[in-house]
This record gives sequence, C-alpha cells and structure tokens, in this order.
Amino acid sequence: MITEAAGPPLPAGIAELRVWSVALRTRFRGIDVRDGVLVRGPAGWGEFSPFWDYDVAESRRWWAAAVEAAVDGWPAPVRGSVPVNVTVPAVDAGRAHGIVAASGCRTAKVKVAEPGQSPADDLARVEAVRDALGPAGAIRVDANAAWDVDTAVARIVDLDRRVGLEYVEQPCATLEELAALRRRVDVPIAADEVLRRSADPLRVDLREACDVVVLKVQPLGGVRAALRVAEAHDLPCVVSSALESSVGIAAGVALAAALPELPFACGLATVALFTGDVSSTPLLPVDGELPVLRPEPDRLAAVAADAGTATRWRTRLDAVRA
Ligand SMILES: O=C(O)CCC(=O)c1ccccc1C(=O)O
Ligand SMILES: [Mg+2]
Repeated sequence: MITEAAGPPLPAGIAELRVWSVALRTRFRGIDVRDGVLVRGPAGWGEFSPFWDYDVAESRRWWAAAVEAAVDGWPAPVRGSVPVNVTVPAVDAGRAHGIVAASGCRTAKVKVAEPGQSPADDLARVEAVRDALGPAGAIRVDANAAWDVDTAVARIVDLDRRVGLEYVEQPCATLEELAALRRRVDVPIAADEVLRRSADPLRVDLREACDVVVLKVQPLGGVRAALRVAEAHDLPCVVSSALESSVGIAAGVALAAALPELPFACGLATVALFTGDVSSTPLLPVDGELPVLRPEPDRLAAVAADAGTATRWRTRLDAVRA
C-alpha cells in the first residue's frame, strides 16, 4: 500500500492508494500485464491506470477521472444495465470462436491488422466470430489506425461482403484519412484514438471523419468530461474500456448509463481478458449485459503489485500531480 505520496497533497478525502497488477489471458495491445492505482475517497474507489506509453501530460486526464470517481461520484443513471460486446484479441480462429461462444454477448468487437497478423488471419478470425455469433449477431472490427486509406477500403469491403460489419473502429490514423475513407465505403466509421489521444477532445472536428464516437472515461478525463464530449460532437456514442479493473470499468458503466441515448453495445466486457480482478464480484457480462453498480475491490491483497511496480506508479502519480 502507498500510505502517503510525495509531491503535492492529495485531493481532500483521498485516504488510500493501492497498486494492482494482473496478467492478461492473451497479449492485447502489446501488453501481457495490466497494472494501475486505485484510490479511495468519500464517493468510493477510483482508478488511475494510464498505459505506460502515455506521457505525463496525457495522463493528467486519467488522474482527473480517478479523482472524480473517488471524490465527486457520477451523474445519475438513466438505465439499469448496459449491453456490451465481447472483445476478441488477435488470436487464432479457434480461440476466437471459443471466446465469443463463452461470452453470452450478441455483439463482438474483433481486433484486426495487428502486427504479425495477415489479412487471411484476420479474415479467418472474423469468420469464426460470425460462426459463433450466428447471423443475428453484430460484428465490429478495430484496426487501431493500422491501415492507409486504400488498404482500409479493400479490407473493409472484403470483410463486410463476407461477414457483414456493424462499423469499423479507427481504420486509419488521421481525421483526413478517415474522411477520405468514409467517402469510399458504406460501412460506418467509429473514431477512437483520433479523439482520445487529442490535446482537446471537445474541439476535434469529427464531422466528415466518422459516424460513431468511442468514449473512454479515463482518456477523456472522467464521466462528466466524456458526457461533455458526447454533447459537443452530437453523434451516436459507444462507451469502451481502457482495459481497466472492475473499479475503472464501473466508471465506464456509469457513463454508458448516464448517456441520453445508447444505440450500441459497449466495449466494457474486458475484465474477461484478465486472469484475475481487484474484486471477487468482477464486472463481467451476464446475458450480454453489465449491471450498473460499483464492485467492492476486496481482492487488493491478492492482486497487489510487486515493490518495483508500486514504486514506478508512485513516481508516475507524483509527476502527473506536480
Ligand atoms: O472496445 C472494446 O471492446 C474493448 C476495449 C478496447 O478495445 C481497447 C482497450 C484498451 C486500449 C485500447 C482499446 C481500443 O479500443 O483500441
Ligand atoms: Mg479502439
């Protein structure tokens, strides 16, 4: 446990900081282990877990999200549960089929275009997902900005013709590329990185670039900040995780529950990618939905990070709060 951080005083009421670390079942986004800090305040537990490739400036919004959860709490929900997608990492077709079949979800999000994966690998994975979901399920793919425009057109047209796509998330890197692609394909485009890694998510001009906005609580600076982003862009929104523990996922669920409209299943079932969780009642989907609640992190001792990792997080938190 970190009882007392160096640097500026913690916000009023933050009483406890705990560093957790959990192995992933499969490599995701280039990582095998997920770790972060949980903070406890008068409103409950909050999570601060920027990926290690986020710098200090980018990580400030992640800290704001943790403080909001611990000190202020969240706006009232307008729904009691949130439909979610199963998230399929860049695994082989057999494992993809198993992950989807075991999930109970009717929507799947499939990673494509990852380093080391060929178009044939991606196609086999997406076909296996279609087989597991059946014809009524929805499939979206996430290319994490890997394609140029011409490649994106070719891959999207092919995947859509073979299995049918609900939308494609961040197929290309820039707003200009997304807009050019969007003029050439009928499949809806969702914006993720172009929003969550921008210096000012409220002012990114998404109008020509996408049909759907991906909202993530920590990268956008909290539930209220994400609600303001949703309002500013006035496009259909989907809430997705940043691969948090159940404490961070609860913030995503709170956002999804507070949005006036929720036309899509949300990417909040990612605790299933972990080998363990901070809570003995993890936020895992039942029949494709998550309940709107805040799990108690009663497994902090079991998932406590080693001393070296705890020190790295303490240093990072001090830098972000300086
Ligand atoms: O949206 C989902 O299904 C899960 C969340 C997810 O994919 C994700 C999780 C952590 C970091 C980046 C991403 C991403 O959407 O690219
Ligand atoms: Mg994405």
